Amino acid sequence: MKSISPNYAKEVMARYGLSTKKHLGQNFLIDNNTIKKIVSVGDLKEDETVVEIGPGLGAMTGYLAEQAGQVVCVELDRELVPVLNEVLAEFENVTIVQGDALKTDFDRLVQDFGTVPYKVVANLPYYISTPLVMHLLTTGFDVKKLVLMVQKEVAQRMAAQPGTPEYGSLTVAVQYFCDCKVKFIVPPTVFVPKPAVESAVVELNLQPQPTVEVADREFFFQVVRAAFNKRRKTLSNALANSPLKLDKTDVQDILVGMGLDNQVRGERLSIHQFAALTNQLER
Ligand SMILES: C[S@@+](CC[C@H](N)C(=O)[O-])C[C@H]1O[C@@H](n2cnc3c(N)ncnc32)[C@H](O)[C@@H]1O
Repeated sequence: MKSISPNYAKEVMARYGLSTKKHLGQNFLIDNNTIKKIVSVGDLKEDETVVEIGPGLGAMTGYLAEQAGQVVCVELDRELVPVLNEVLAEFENVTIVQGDALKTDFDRLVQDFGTVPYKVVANLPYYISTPLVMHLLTTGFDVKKLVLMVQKEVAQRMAAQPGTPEYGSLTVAVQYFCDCKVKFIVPPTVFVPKPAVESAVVELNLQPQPTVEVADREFFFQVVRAAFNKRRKTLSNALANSPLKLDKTDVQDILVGMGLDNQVRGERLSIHQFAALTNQLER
Protein backbone atom coordinates (compact mmCIF):
# COMPACT_ATOMS: atom_id res chain seq x y z
CA MET A 1 0.00 0.00 0.00
CA LYS A 2 1.45 3.33 -0.93
CA SER A 3 1.45 5.70 2.01
CA ILE A 4 -1.21 8.37 2.34
CA SER A 5 0.42 11.80 2.03
CA PRO A 6 -0.45 14.53 4.56
CA ASN A 7 -2.14 16.29 1.62
CA TYR A 8 -4.24 13.24 0.65
CA ALA A 9 -7.60 14.60 1.85
CA LYS A 10 -7.04 18.07 0.35
CA GLU A 11 -5.87 16.59 -2.98
CA VAL A 12 -8.80 14.19 -3.31
CA MET A 13 -11.32 16.87 -2.35
CA ALA A 14 -9.79 19.33 -4.84
CA ARG A 15 -9.72 16.69 -7.60
CA TYR A 16 -13.41 15.87 -7.15
CA GLY A 17 -14.60 19.37 -6.21
CA LEU A 18 -15.66 18.29 -2.70
CA SER A 19 -15.76 20.15 0.57
CA THR A 20 -16.07 18.62 4.03
CA LYS A 21 -19.54 18.28 5.54
CA LYS A 22 -19.39 19.20 9.19
CA HIS A 23 -22.92 17.93 9.86
CA LEU A 24 -21.79 14.42 8.82
CA GLY A 25 -18.84 14.49 11.21
CA GLN A 26 -16.33 14.54 8.37
CA ASN A 27 -12.84 14.75 9.85
CA PHE A 28 -10.53 12.82 7.57
CA LEU A 29 -7.42 11.01 8.78
CA ILE A 30 -4.19 12.13 7.12
CA ASP A 31 -1.55 10.38 9.21
CA ASN A 32 -0.17 6.99 8.15
CA ASN A 33 1.09 6.05 11.58
CA THR A 34 -2.29 6.61 13.20
CA ILE A 35 -4.04 4.64 10.46
CA LYS A 36 -1.58 1.75 10.79
CA LYS A 37 -1.96 1.72 14.57
CA ILE A 38 -5.76 1.56 14.32
CA VAL A 39 -5.64 -1.21 11.71
CA SER A 40 -3.13 -3.22 13.76
CA VAL A 41 -5.51 -3.23 16.76
CA GLY A 42 -7.98 -4.96 14.41
CA ASP A 43 -5.53 -7.90 14.12
CA LEU A 44 -7.13 -8.77 10.78
CA LYS A 45 -6.60 -12.14 9.09
CA GLU A 46 -6.73 -12.73 5.35
CA ASP A 47 -9.86 -14.88 5.62
CA GLU A 48 -11.75 -12.34 7.74
CA THR A 49 -14.33 -9.72 6.80
CA VAL A 50 -14.04 -6.23 8.20
CA VAL A 51 -16.75 -3.59 8.10
CA GLU A 52 -15.71 0.05 7.92
CA ILE A 53 -18.34 2.59 8.93
CA GLY A 54 -17.85 5.96 7.23
CA PRO A 55 -14.85 5.29 4.95
CA GLY A 56 -14.81 8.99 3.98
CA LEU A 57 -12.13 9.44 1.31
CA GLY A 58 -10.82 5.91 1.81
CA ALA A 59 -7.60 6.79 3.68
CA MET A 60 -7.89 3.76 5.98
CA THR A 61 -9.80 1.47 3.59
CA GLY A 62 -6.79 0.48 1.47
CA TYR A 63 -4.88 -0.60 4.57
CA LEU A 64 -7.85 -2.69 5.70
CA ALA A 65 -8.09 -4.24 2.23
CA GLU A 66 -4.45 -5.36 2.40
CA GLN A 67 -4.97 -7.20 5.68
CA ALA A 68 -8.51 -8.60 5.52
CA GLY A 69 -10.23 -10.95 3.11
CA GLN A 70 -13.17 -8.65 2.47
CA VAL A 71 -13.85 -5.02 3.36
CA VAL A 72 -17.46 -3.83 3.40
CA CYS A 73 -17.89 -0.08 3.80
CA VAL A 74 -21.05 1.84 4.68
CA GLU A 75 -20.92 5.53 3.80
CA LEU A 76 -23.86 7.93 4.17
CA ASP A 77 -22.53 10.68 1.91
CA ARG A 78 -23.67 9.84 -1.64
CA GLU A 79 -21.08 12.18 -3.15
CA LEU A 80 -18.27 10.06 -1.72
CA VAL A 81 -19.39 6.74 -3.21
CA PRO A 82 -18.07 7.30 -6.78
CA VAL A 83 -14.91 8.84 -5.33
CA LEU A 84 -14.32 5.78 -3.13
CA ASN A 85 -14.95 3.44 -6.05
CA GLU A 86 -12.29 5.28 -8.04
CA VAL A 87 -9.60 5.76 -5.39
CA LEU A 88 -9.98 2.15 -4.24
CA ALA A 89 -10.31 0.63 -7.74
CA GLU A 90 -7.13 -1.43 -7.30
CA PHE A 91 -8.71 -3.40 -4.42
CA GLU A 92 -11.03 -6.13 -5.61
CA ASN A 93 -12.01 -7.09 -2.07
CA VAL A 94 -13.66 -3.75 -1.20
CA THR A 95 -17.44 -3.21 -1.43
CA ILE A 96 -18.86 0.28 -0.93
CA VAL A 97 -22.48 0.51 0.16
CA GLN A 98 -24.27 3.84 0.41
CA GLY A 99 -26.43 4.00 3.52
CA ASP A 100 -27.00 5.13 7.06
CA ALA A 101 -25.01 2.99 9.49
CA LEU A 102 -27.62 3.61 12.19
CA LYS A 103 -30.20 1.84 10.02
CA THR A 104 -27.92 -0.87 8.65
CA ASP A 105 -28.40 -4.52 9.51
CA PHE A 106 -24.68 -5.32 9.67
CA ASP A 107 -25.12 -9.09 10.05
CA ARG A 108 -27.21 -9.14 6.89
CA LEU A 109 -24.76 -6.89 5.04
CA VAL A 110 -21.88 -9.21 5.86
CA GLN A 111 -23.90 -12.26 4.87
CA ASP A 112 -24.31 -10.60 1.44
CA PHE A 113 -20.72 -9.43 0.94
CA GLY A 114 -18.43 -11.28 3.34
CA THR A 115 -18.10 -13.96 5.96
CA VAL A 116 -19.13 -14.19 9.59
CA PRO A 117 -18.07 -13.64 12.32
CA TYR A 118 -16.76 -10.25 11.27
CA LYS A 119 -14.91 -7.30 12.76
CA VAL A 120 -15.65 -3.57 12.60
CA VAL A 121 -12.86 -1.01 12.31
CA ALA A 122 -13.97 2.61 12.03
CA ASN A 123 -13.17 6.22 12.63
CA LEU A 124 -16.74 7.01 13.65
CA PRO A 125 -18.66 10.19 12.91
CA TYR A 126 -18.68 11.64 16.44
CA TYR A 127 -22.19 13.16 16.32
CA ILE A 128 -23.69 9.64 16.40
CA SER A 129 -20.96 7.55 18.01
CA THR A 130 -22.96 6.56 21.12
CA PRO A 131 -26.14 5.46 19.26
CA LEU A 132 -23.96 3.70 16.69
CA VAL A 133 -22.13 1.72 19.38
CA MET A 134 -25.48 0.79 20.94
CA HIS A 135 -26.84 -0.22 17.52
CA LEU A 136 -23.79 -2.42 16.86
CA LEU A 137 -23.91 -4.06 20.28
CA THR A 138 -27.62 -4.80 20.25
CA THR A 139 -28.07 -5.88 16.62
CA GLY A 140 -24.66 -7.20 15.55
CA PHE A 141 -24.92 -10.81 16.72
CA ASP A 142 -22.14 -12.04 14.41
CA VAL A 143 -19.61 -9.31 15.23
CA LYS A 144 -16.59 -10.40 17.29
CA LYS A 145 -14.48 -7.27 17.60
CA LEU A 146 -14.98 -3.52 17.28
CA VAL A 147 -12.05 -1.13 16.91
CA LEU A 148 -13.49 2.36 17.07
CA MET A 149 -12.06 5.83 17.07
CA VAL A 150 -14.36 8.06 19.10
CA GLN A 151 -14.17 11.29 21.03
CA LYS A 152 -11.83 10.77 24.02
CA GLU A 153 -14.62 11.37 26.56
CA VAL A 154 -16.81 8.71 24.94
CA ALA A 155 -13.92 6.22 25.10
CA GLN A 156 -13.47 7.03 28.80
CA ARG A 157 -17.17 6.47 29.40
CA MET A 158 -17.02 3.05 27.76
CA ALA A 159 -14.11 1.91 29.94
CA ALA A 160 -15.18 3.66 33.18
CA GLN A 161 -15.26 2.18 36.68
CA PRO A 162 -18.26 2.46 39.07
CA GLY A 163 -18.30 5.59 41.21
CA THR A 164 -16.54 7.78 38.64
CA PRO A 165 -18.25 10.66 36.77
CA GLU A 166 -17.72 8.83 33.45
CA TYR A 167 -19.58 5.69 34.61
CA GLY A 168 -23.06 5.53 33.05
CA SER A 169 -25.52 3.64 30.83
CA LEU A 170 -23.00 3.46 27.98
CA THR A 171 -20.40 1.90 30.30
CA VAL A 172 -22.81 -0.75 31.48
CA ALA A 173 -23.99 -1.57 27.95
CA VAL A 174 -20.45 -1.83 26.58
CA GLN A 175 -19.10 -3.85 29.49
CA TYR A 176 -22.16 -6.11 29.51
CA PHE A 177 -21.29 -7.30 26.01
CA CYS A 178 -17.54 -6.69 25.71
CA ASP A 179 -14.13 -6.62 27.18
CA CYS A 180 -13.21 -2.94 26.66
CA LYS A 181 -9.77 -1.31 26.42
CA VAL A 182 -8.77 2.25 25.55
CA LYS A 183 -5.74 1.66 23.30
CA PHE A 184 -4.37 5.14 22.60
CA ILE A 185 -5.23 8.83 22.44
CA VAL A 186 -5.25 10.61 19.07
CA PRO A 187 -4.56 14.36 18.77
CA PRO A 188 -6.62 16.68 16.52
CA THR A 189 -3.56 17.32 14.31
CA VAL A 190 -3.92 14.00 12.41
CA PHE A 191 -7.25 15.04 10.85
CA VAL A 192 -8.41 17.43 8.16
CA PRO A 193 -10.23 19.50 9.25
CA LYS A 194 -8.94 19.33 12.84
CA PRO A 195 -11.71 18.45 15.32
CA ALA A 196 -12.06 20.62 18.44
CA VAL A 197 -11.57 17.60 20.71
CA GLU A 198 -9.11 14.79 21.33
CA SER A 199 -9.97 11.31 20.14
CA ALA A 200 -9.21 7.81 21.37
CA VAL A 201 -9.20 4.34 19.89
CA VAL A 202 -11.05 1.65 21.82
CA GLU A 203 -10.89 -2.10 21.36
CA LEU A 204 -14.10 -3.93 22.22
CA ASN A 205 -13.92 -7.71 22.16
CA LEU A 206 -17.38 -9.23 22.18
CA GLN A 207 -17.72 -11.94 24.80
CA PRO A 208 -19.27 -15.31 23.86
CA GLN A 209 -21.68 -14.82 26.77
CA PRO A 210 -22.67 -11.52 28.39
CA THR A 211 -20.41 -10.72 31.35
CA VAL A 212 -23.33 -11.05 33.81
CA GLU A 213 -26.39 -13.25 33.88
CA VAL A 214 -29.69 -11.39 33.76
CA ALA A 215 -33.11 -13.00 33.72
CA ASP A 216 -34.65 -10.22 31.59
CA ARG A 217 -32.19 -8.20 29.50
CA GLU A 218 -34.70 -5.51 28.50
CA PHE A 219 -35.66 -4.89 32.13
CA PHE A 220 -31.97 -4.85 33.15
CA PHE A 221 -31.24 -2.04 30.67
CA GLN A 222 -34.42 -0.16 31.66
CA VAL A 223 -33.27 -0.22 35.30
CA VAL A 224 -29.75 0.92 34.33
CA ARG A 225 -31.11 3.78 32.19
CA ALA A 226 -33.49 4.87 34.95
CA ALA A 227 -30.65 4.81 37.51
CA PHE A 228 -28.44 7.08 35.40
CA ASN A 229 -31.23 9.37 34.16
CA LYS A 230 -31.44 10.66 37.73
CA ARG A 231 -27.88 9.98 38.79
CA ARG A 232 -27.83 12.58 41.60
CA LYS A 233 -30.77 10.85 43.32
CA THR A 234 -30.55 7.72 45.45
CA LEU A 235 -31.12 4.61 43.38
CA SER A 236 -34.39 3.79 45.15
CA ASN A 237 -35.74 7.29 44.42
CA ALA A 238 -34.52 7.21 40.83
CA LEU A 239 -36.28 3.89 40.19
CA ALA A 240 -39.46 4.89 42.04
CA ASN A 241 -39.69 8.16 40.06
CA SER A 242 -38.91 6.57 36.69
CA PRO A 243 -41.44 5.19 34.18
CA LEU A 244 -40.78 1.80 35.84
CA LYS A 245 -42.41 3.14 39.05
CA LEU A 246 -40.69 0.52 41.21
CA ASP A 247 -41.54 0.29 44.89
CA LYS A 248 -38.98 2.33 46.83
CA THR A 249 -39.01 0.07 49.90
CA ASP A 250 -38.60 -3.08 47.79
CA VAL A 251 -35.55 -1.56 46.09
CA GLN A 252 -34.07 -0.51 49.44
CA ASP A 253 -34.65 -3.96 50.99
CA ILE A 254 -32.90 -5.67 48.08
CA LEU A 255 -29.98 -3.22 48.26
CA VAL A 256 -29.57 -3.89 51.98
CA GLY A 257 -29.80 -7.64 51.31
CA MET A 258 -26.92 -7.19 48.86
CA GLY A 259 -24.83 -5.53 51.57
CA LEU A 260 -25.31 -2.01 50.15
CA ASP A 261 -26.49 1.19 51.81
CA ASN A 262 -30.22 1.75 51.16
CA GLN A 263 -29.37 5.37 50.18
CA VAL A 264 -26.78 4.33 47.58
CA ARG A 265 -26.74 6.06 44.19
CA GLY A 266 -26.89 4.00 41.02
CA GLU A 267 -23.47 5.27 39.91
CA ARG A 268 -21.89 3.23 42.75
CA LEU A 269 -23.24 -0.15 41.57
CA SER A 270 -21.08 -2.48 39.51
CA ILE A 271 -22.59 -4.29 36.54
CA HIS A 272 -22.80 -7.44 38.67
CA GLN A 273 -24.72 -5.51 41.34
CA PHE A 274 -27.12 -4.06 38.75
CA ALA A 275 -27.71 -7.62 37.51
CA ALA A 276 -28.28 -8.95 41.03
CA LEU A 277 -30.70 -6.10 41.78
CA THR A 278 -32.77 -6.52 38.60
CA ASN A 279 -32.88 -10.29 39.00
CA GLN A 280 -34.56 -9.78 42.40
CA LEU A 281 -36.92 -6.96 41.40
CA GLU A 282 -40.50 -7.48 40.28
CA ARG A 283 -41.20 -5.72 36.99
C1 LIG B 1 -14.78 10.92 11.02
S1 LIG B 1 -15.15 10.66 9.31
C2 LIG B 1 -14.05 9.31 8.97
C3 LIG B 1 -13.62 9.22 7.51
C4 LIG B 1 -12.54 8.19 7.21
N1 LIG B 1 -12.83 6.90 7.77
C5 LIG B 1 -11.20 8.67 7.72
O1 LIG B 1 -10.79 8.17 8.77
O2 LIG B 1 -10.61 9.52 7.10
C6 LIG B 1 -16.75 9.92 9.44
C7 LIG B 1 -17.34 9.41 8.14
O3 LIG B 1 -18.63 8.85 8.42
C8 LIG B 1 -19.57 9.25 7.44
N2 LIG B 1 -20.91 9.21 8.07
C9 LIG B 1 -21.53 10.15 8.81
N3 LIG B 1 -22.72 9.73 9.26
C10 LIG B 1 -22.86 8.45 8.81
C11 LIG B 1 -23.87 7.46 8.93
N4 LIG B 1 -25.00 7.70 9.61
N5 LIG B 1 -23.69 6.27 8.32
C12 LIG B 1 -22.56 6.02 7.61
N6 LIG B 1 -21.56 6.91 7.46
C13 LIG B 1 -21.70 8.12 8.04
C14 LIG B 1 -19.11 10.65 7.04
O4 LIG B 1 -19.62 11.04 5.79
C15 LIG B 1 -17.58 10.45 7.07
O5 LIG B 1 -17.14 9.97 5.84
